[in-house]
This record gives sequence, structure tokens and C-alpha cells, in this order.
Amino acid sequence: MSKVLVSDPIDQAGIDILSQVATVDVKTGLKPAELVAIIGEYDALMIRSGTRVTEEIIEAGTQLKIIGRAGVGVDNVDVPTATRKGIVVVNSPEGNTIAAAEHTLAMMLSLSRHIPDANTSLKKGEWDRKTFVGAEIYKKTLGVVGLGKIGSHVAHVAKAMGMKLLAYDPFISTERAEQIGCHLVDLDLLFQQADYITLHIPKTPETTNLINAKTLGKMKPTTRIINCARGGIIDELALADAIKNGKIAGAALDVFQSEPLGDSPLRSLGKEIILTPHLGASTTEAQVNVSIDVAEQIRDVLLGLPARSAVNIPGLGPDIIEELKPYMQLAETLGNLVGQLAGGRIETLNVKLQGDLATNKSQPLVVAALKGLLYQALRERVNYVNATIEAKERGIRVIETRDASARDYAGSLHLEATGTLGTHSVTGALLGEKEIHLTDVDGFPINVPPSKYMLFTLHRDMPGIIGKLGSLLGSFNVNIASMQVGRKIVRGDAVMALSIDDPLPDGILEEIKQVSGIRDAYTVTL
Ligand SMILES: NC(=O)C1=CN([C@@H]2O[C@H](COP(=O)(O)OP(=O)(O)OC[C@H]3O[C@@H](n4cnc5c(N)ncnc54)[C@H](O)[C@@H]3O)[C@@H](O)[C@H]2O)C=CC1
Ligand SMILES: O=C(O)CCC(=O)C(=O)O
Repeated sequence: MSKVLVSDPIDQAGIDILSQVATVDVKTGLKPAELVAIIGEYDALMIRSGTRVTEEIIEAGTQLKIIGRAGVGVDNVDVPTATRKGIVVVNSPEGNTIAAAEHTLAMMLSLSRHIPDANTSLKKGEWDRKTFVGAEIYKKTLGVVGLGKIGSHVAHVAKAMGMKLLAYDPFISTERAEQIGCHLVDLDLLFQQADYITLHIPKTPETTNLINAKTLGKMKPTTRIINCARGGIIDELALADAIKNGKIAGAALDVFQSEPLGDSPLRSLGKEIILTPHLGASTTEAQVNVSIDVAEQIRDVLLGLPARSAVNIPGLGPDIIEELKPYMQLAETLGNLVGQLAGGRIETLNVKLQGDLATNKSQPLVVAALKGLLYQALRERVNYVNATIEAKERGIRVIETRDASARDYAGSLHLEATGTLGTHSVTGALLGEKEIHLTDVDGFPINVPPSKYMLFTLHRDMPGIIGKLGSLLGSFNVNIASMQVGRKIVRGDAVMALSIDDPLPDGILEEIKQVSGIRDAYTVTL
């Protein structure tokens, strides 16, 4: 049975799902060294934002197939290392959207009306109505930085509360922004005009310290900033300074450059600042959503099924995989076959999508072909996650071409591999939408379904060859299941494709190559 380690507090609903297919150990609060020491036993790791999944942990996780982040941000996971190791990383892109958006709105209102400090003052026995005079958000301008799932929901509610909306998101169209009621502007204008600025972007090299002394200097003294996205997008020292010196009116922060927040000048500021300990996703509803969402994906991957929100299989969502599954199997089989025919170190793989396939997305098929091509070298260590990286690291050049005019089959795939031992090509198509057929080997037309053990010969098309080969195989007790010859001209060169019931015994391939008329022979296992 598979083993799953849950290293952060996760709602029981997800643990119940995982328990159907795996032994689940919940061990929270582990130190990095403790995690390194035990991770080697586990097939899957499920986390929230507390566990930092570093390169060292991933390297120690020799059995890991999947890392599931019960939330959105995967910045606490070394995704490039996981990808290189063929480990799927999944998240829950929508499970906590509403929770994070509502926390943002709560922060904005609390900040405007000084609710946390008024509450503390009253609980201390005071009745102070002067200190806590607030500001209305009605008719104020909200600048939304990042108009994705959370930013859009914040914008939607803020609009209903009578706010004017500006937004900055270079990856969103003007039409989409206008649908949400936002006017897309450049960042400088947003900084200059917004009364409230709310951040809903990932932390990337471009967004790190986006709010700094210089950008704070562009804002109005009445501006308030809310960050429920990621720490590190704001330079915290510059922010504390700007608030202390009245350059902006205040800030509400849920996330910090380093969590838990240590000694920080932010802590000593007054009612102009509200701090919460990364609570954006902390609602009962969101925790159930993300726990179920991620646990289902871990369960599926452990059962050999695709994950619906893998962050490191670009372009290979489950809908695409489902739609292209038969063609991906075709690409993988052809990749495996051409890799074995070419032998040696492959330098170039030419992937040609023909007929109806020419209009299809090529990326999943290229990934599948590479997975097949690298199977002999990497066996189970190659998968859809790391096939492209592994190929790149081996210096394999991939060339994609399309030929919509090739009409022998509705859609066919042609792979040509060039390596240190020469060039070979194979073409295949699907019959009845599912059954894989090899339709061409090294330019010779054939029509055979691939089988586990196959033998291919390149020979002269002349009487007696088939008989000699049959006798030779018979003398080694190799049973032929099917045989087909493909030729271009009578008595020219030809290719023979044989399906055999067992692998060829050692040494027999060399004997086959000695048969008069046989120029070359290849045995493959698919
Ligand atoms: N505080 C908390 O507990 C939570 C925090 N988050 C964080 O909230 C943030 C937003 O999450 P979602 O809305 O779900 O993500 P999303 O992916 O739906 O939206 C992010 C948006 O940012 C935009 N973007 C990317 N780079 C940008 C840049 N340089 N400038 C402007 N826009 C840029 C993207 O185009 C996208 O529209 C993430 O950082 C996520 O990790 C999410 C859930 C809970
Ligand atoms: O797990 C959590 O509570 C943090 C949520 C979060 O930051 C995210 O989903 O990106």
C-alpha cells in the first residue's frame, strides 16, 4: 500500500480520502532534518504553507510521486527540483479563493474603521470614540494589482460597495477587466490615484519588492495598502517607514517576507497597521475545499490517473490528457520504438503531426513521444512531468512539423530519430480511434499493431528470406505471432516486421544478420 505523509494541519475530509488508497501519517511541526530523515518512506507528501519543501527534502524523497499543496501558492515547494525528479506538484487553485477575498475585504474595512484597536481599547475598559474616527470606502478608488481569481472577487464585491476600480494585470485583457467593472491602467497611475491598493499577485522575481520606497513615494498620504497575497511583494522596512512618516495612511498585512513574522518595526506601529498571521485561507469552508481537492489528486496519481491541477505539467491538464489519451499512447509507443531502432545517443527527434492531427495541440504528443524515447534509458524514472527536461538535459533537439495534407490515415504521427548510430523513422495511426497500428518503418509501408516483443529486418526482397528467418527462429524455439513485409518496389529493399511471443534469446540477432539478403536486424521490447 502507498504511504502518504501529511506534514501540516489538513482538514480530516482529505485524510479520509487518502486513507482509502494509502497509509496516511500525519506528522506536523517536523524540523527540516526530521522531514529529510523520514521522507524516503513516502509516495506522497501533503502540505499547506508551513512546510518548506526544499531541494534536500525532494532529493531524500526517493519514492515521492506527488507533492500536494492544500492551497494556491506553491512558492514553498522547489518546483524545478520536483519537476526534474519527475514528481507531480499539485495545488488547489480555487478552494480558498473566496476565503482569501473575504479576508482582504475584512482587512480593508477593519483598517478604515480601526476595528482591531477600538476592540482592544474597549476590552481594556476604555470608551474612546475620538481616536477611532475612520474613513468610508464608498466612492473611493480601489487599485487591484492582479486580477485573477481572488482579485476579481474582491473587485466584484468592492464595486457593489460603491468603490471605483482601477486594475493592473499585464496578462488580462481590457474586455475581461471591463466585465469585472475595472479600468485597466498602468502601475504608476494606479499607485498615484488609488485610495486603497490591494495585491493579488504571485511572488515572482518581477513582483518581489514591487512596493518599495520609490513606489510608496508615488502614493497619496491617504492611501492604504492591503496584502493578502504573498510576503516579499512589499519591502516591509520601507512600508513601516512610509507609515511612520505619514507618506501613506496605513496597511493591512496577512503575509510576510519571513513567516512567522519575527522582530519587525511593523509590530510597533499603531492603528494605521493591521497584521494577521497568514489567515487568508483559514475558514472552515476553504480548509475542507482545499483538503478534498488536493487529497483527490494525490489519490488519483497514486492510482496512476492524471491530476487535475498539476502545476508542473504545462499544457497537460486532465481534459487534454483525456481527449488526446489514445494519441499520447501512440506517440509514446512510437517514441519507444524509434528510440530502440536508432539505438545509441539520440541527438534529434523530429515529430511530424500529419492529417487531422496537424491541427491538434502538439505539446502533449511531443511530451509523450519523448517519454517513450527516453524509456530505455530511464525506465520508470521518466514521466510526463520530467520528459521534456530530461530530453533537454541530454541535448536532444526536438523539431515539430505539421503536414495537414498527408491523408493516408485520418491522423497519423511520424517520428524520426537521429543519433550516433544513424537515423530511423516510424509512423503510426489509430484504427477505430483506439487501436495503434504501425504504418511505416524507415519509409517502408506496413500495417501491423505493435506487440511487446518485435523483430524488424531490413533485407532484399528475394525468394527464400522469409523461410530462412522462420527456420532460424524456430531452431531457437522462438514462436512468431505475426509477420508482415513492407516494400516499395518488387525485389528491391524491404522491411519485415515480426511479432514474437518471447524476447529473442541472446546471440540470435547476430545470426539473423548473417542470413544472406538480410542487411540489418533490430529487436525491440515495447
Ligand atoms: N493569504 C492567503 O492565505 C492566501 C494567499 N493567496 C495568494 O494570493 C495570490 C493570488 O491568488 P489567485 O488570485 O488565486 O491567483 P491567480 O493566478 O488566479 O491570479 C494571479 C493574477 O496575478 C496576475 N499577475 C501575475 N504576475 C503579475 C504581475 N507582475 N503584475 C500584475 N499582475 C500579475 C496574473 O495575471 C493573475 O491574473 C497568490 O499569491 C496566492 O498565493 C491565495 C490564497 C490564500
Ligand atoms: O495554507 C494556508 O493557509 C495558506 C494559503 C495560501 O497562502 C495559499 O493558498 O496560497
